[in-house]
Amino acid sequence: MLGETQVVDPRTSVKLHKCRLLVTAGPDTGRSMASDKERLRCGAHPGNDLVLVEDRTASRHHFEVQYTERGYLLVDLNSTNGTFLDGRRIERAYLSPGSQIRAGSSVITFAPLEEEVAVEPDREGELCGMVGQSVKMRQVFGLIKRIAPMDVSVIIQGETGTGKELVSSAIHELSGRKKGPMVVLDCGAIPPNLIESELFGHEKGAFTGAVSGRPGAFERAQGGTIFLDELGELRLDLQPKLLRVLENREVRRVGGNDVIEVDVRVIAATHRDLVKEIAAGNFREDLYFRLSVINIQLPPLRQRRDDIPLILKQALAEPEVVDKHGRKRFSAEALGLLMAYAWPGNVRELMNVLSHVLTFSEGEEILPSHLPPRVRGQAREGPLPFNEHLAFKDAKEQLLENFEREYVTSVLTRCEGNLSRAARESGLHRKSIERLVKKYQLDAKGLKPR
Ligand SMILES: Nc1ncnc2c1ncn2[C@@H]1O[C@H](COP(=O)(O)OP(=O)(O)OP(=O)(O)O)[C@@H](O)[C@H]1O
Repeated sequence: MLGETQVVDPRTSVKLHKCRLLVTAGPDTGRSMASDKERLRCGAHPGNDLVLVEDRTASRHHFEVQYTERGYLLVDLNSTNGTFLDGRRIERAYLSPGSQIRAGSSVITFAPLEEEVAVEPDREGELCGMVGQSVKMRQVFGLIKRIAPMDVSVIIQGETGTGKELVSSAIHELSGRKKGPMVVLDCGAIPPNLIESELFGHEKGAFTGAVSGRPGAFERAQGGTIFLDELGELRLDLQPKLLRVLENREVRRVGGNDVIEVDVRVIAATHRDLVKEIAAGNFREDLYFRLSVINIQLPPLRQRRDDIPLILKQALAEPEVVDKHGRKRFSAEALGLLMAYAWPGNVRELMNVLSHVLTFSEGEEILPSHLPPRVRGQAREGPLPFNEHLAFKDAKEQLLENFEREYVTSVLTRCEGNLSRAARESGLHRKSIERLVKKYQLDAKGLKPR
């Protein structure tokens, strides 16, 4: 089990919080198990982590031990004869090292174990479609390989376009769940009134428009992984509902009564600093703790500029690119400009610039003149285009309007008309972007990078 949030930093290590359950009295004496899972179940059923094979008085699912922000929690699973901690019957109670748990006629001793594992930067500069030679990226690759097989929740934090979705697919691919589905849900892109039914599903007639029942993302991810993109956008009132699903591993569809058990690994991503969001009262600390057993920080592209030539080289070598555009290479000058640019939209922006360049360059060599003006550093050149014949106030208003229109058009084009992404990249509130789109009657959906 992994403890406090682990932030990736080169030459770092992750603390693995394991615990051991050892049967010290009763017919199963001597059986034990140690694991780093977030919850361990014990009972007579063979599906438990610790199986009480011989104990006829133990229930099928007797108790479980959960790792929580306050320590290890012992939870009785509605057992017939009850769960006892150090002699007292409990429903939920915190364990201490050496605690004695009684289930049926067995006594089980609890022992927490801590293990510190060094995560070395990976040697390879490539993982599941991601490339990166920088220490920061190789450190991320090393961590992904280490934690993918463990069934723990992960939070991926990084600016827009840094590859959060790619990291989550890599974790899924390298995990024991790779044969199961991977379901992606963008919490920032779904209208607030639909998010609950998208997550948990709904029954027919649950709300106007629910003409038939539909499973939610958790049900669809059964046996696999759910990727909750832009988790920081999840409404505060829905956060306890998500927490309940994570704790109980069951969902109830909107408008439904049945409880559906779900076996899903959760990976969440956000561009926000959730610790700050917690301090500001926008994000629940208990949900953050439950999800951020491992916290992967993806560095922005400007902090790993050395990866730029590598990413471009890989993209140019893609068979579809070679088929369509032939062999291409960047001139040293063009590459220099690309490496100097700030990349607010990170790798996604780099990919968009590449498709722009492939459309506009004819020969084999890509020159600075083929790059978009902002990358060439010319975006702010030239005098301000104001109308000197207008009164100051009107000239200023017109200039501002021109700026607003051009800015929003440009950011929406870069973000392929996606309002949430444009809001993130520009630092504007989504509502402000919507207001500007309306004011200038822009066709957001029709805006695509040329
Ligand atoms: N290390 C990398 N190597 C190669 N391509 C990458 C890398 N990181 C990201 N990309 C590419 O950049 C684009 C954006 O990646 P991705 O969608 O995973 O980012 P994201 O952080 O999830 O974005 P957003 O915050 O907007 O949801 C994709 O086209 C992806 O293939």
